[in-house]
Amino acid sequence: MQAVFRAFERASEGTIIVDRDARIVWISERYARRFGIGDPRDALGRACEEVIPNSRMREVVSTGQPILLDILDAPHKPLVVIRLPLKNEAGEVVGAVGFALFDELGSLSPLVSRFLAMQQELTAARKARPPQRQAKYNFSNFVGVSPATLELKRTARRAAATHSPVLLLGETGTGKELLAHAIHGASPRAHKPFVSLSMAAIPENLLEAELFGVAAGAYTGADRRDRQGKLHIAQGGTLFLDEIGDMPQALQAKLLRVLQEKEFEALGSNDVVRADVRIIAATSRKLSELVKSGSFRADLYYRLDVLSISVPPLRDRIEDLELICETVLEGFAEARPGEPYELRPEALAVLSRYHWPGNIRELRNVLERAILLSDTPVLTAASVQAALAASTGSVAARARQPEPLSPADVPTGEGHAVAMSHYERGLIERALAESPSVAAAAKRLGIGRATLYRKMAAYRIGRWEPVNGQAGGEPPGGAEDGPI
Ligand SMILES: Nc1ncnc2c1ncn2[C@@H]1O[C@H](COP(=O)(O)OP(=O)(O)OP(=O)(O)O)[C@@H](O)[C@H]1O
Repeated sequence: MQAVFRAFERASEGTIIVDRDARIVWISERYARRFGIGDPRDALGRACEEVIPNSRMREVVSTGQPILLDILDAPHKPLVVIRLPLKNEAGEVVGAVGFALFDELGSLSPLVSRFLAMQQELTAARKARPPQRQAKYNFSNFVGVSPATLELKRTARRAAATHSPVLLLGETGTGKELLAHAIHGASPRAHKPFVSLSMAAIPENLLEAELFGVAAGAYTGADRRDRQGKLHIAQGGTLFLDEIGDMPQALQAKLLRVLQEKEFEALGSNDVVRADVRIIAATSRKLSELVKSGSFRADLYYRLDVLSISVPPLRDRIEDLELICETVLEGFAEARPGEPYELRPEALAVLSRYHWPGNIRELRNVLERAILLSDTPVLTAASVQAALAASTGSVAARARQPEPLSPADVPTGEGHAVAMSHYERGLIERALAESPSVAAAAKRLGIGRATLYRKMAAYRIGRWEPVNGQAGGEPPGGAEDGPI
């Protein structure tokens, strides 16, 4: 056996032996030098990846399976390597041995040069690829099992298969944008761009340029180069127009032309561009009423209304609540190590009784706040009640002016947890108002600074920290941050 090993060792470009924990127990001098280690003894006892960054010896000891032929990306040039498990008489893996067989790779040069060429092509292709504007969500992200949700998904899937415009109607936070992504992703245009533009998010005077683009030198101060509009970027794909009810009248006429004639012109250009774009529009406003009041063109409304889909509010599909909560909490848990979050049945019951004016967006915020407010990963009725009380969409929150500080001022009909959260919020706001810094407020309240920041985020209390007497930074992990 030893003779076989020696023969292999002599013929190879380098040898390494690891124990069952993938720690180096022996390495040939030549091999150690290749990885920048002058004295092989310096490598002993170290994890194999510390010395050989791309080593797969750990895989061999953990699976007990050999890797008979592989290319190792080593410094200067790749090596052809062979890795074998070492077993004791009982058949247990006690370590592994690796031989670097070729370094000139002469006999394998066609294979290796193909490998290297492919690797270079892949890197170049990755670099050259423009950032893709693909749909971020699919139908499986639209969680829910209620009859209303199942029917909604059926209708949306049918819509995905057609080329007609789609109009998504529903209260804020019901998932219209998510659904637009899913429709695009299930449509024949799925491999083309998905581009969104919200009428409410862009100032009116910039919307036209955003949508249709600007020709070079169109007006003083315009770029010397063309600036592509969203319609152009979405060519071949889908353009999602959010809050379409807020679209200015002048733009409505131009959008109608896109839908009817399938063409448009960039600002300051006479060139007519063909628009091969599917429009999905959404609004949380009552479009038919906007038509009646004259602020939305009737002809555009009828063009968009070919396939209209009403997304029901959460309160009308409350059977979905448990599943949505689970999904949201799983998403939050992924972002941080530790135990998974648990929603107690009584907490779910509290959430089921709420009317959710902000729908699933509000539900996400409430769950996030409940996590911030509780010291354990278990969400109880009290923690969700407290989070609900702080919810901007909640009745309790709207009734919160001014902040009560005396127990006598706290509304009694709201239950202990809600009353306590009113009280706590007031206490924190007063301490902050009367302290020179958050740290001082925390001290005054007798709680840690991190705890105070957590509670400020949960109650959405902003605070400018004085730095050298000037306004400084916002608290870390503020309420506008993503999931904690
Ligand atoms: N059925 C669902 N399952 C899981 N998450 C959902 C569902 N519906 C909505 N969401 C989540 O709720 C949030 C709000 O959804 P979205 O932005 O799609 O709503 P919207 O109706 O477009 O709101 P707005 O009218 O205010 O623009 C997002 O984080 C989305 O991922």
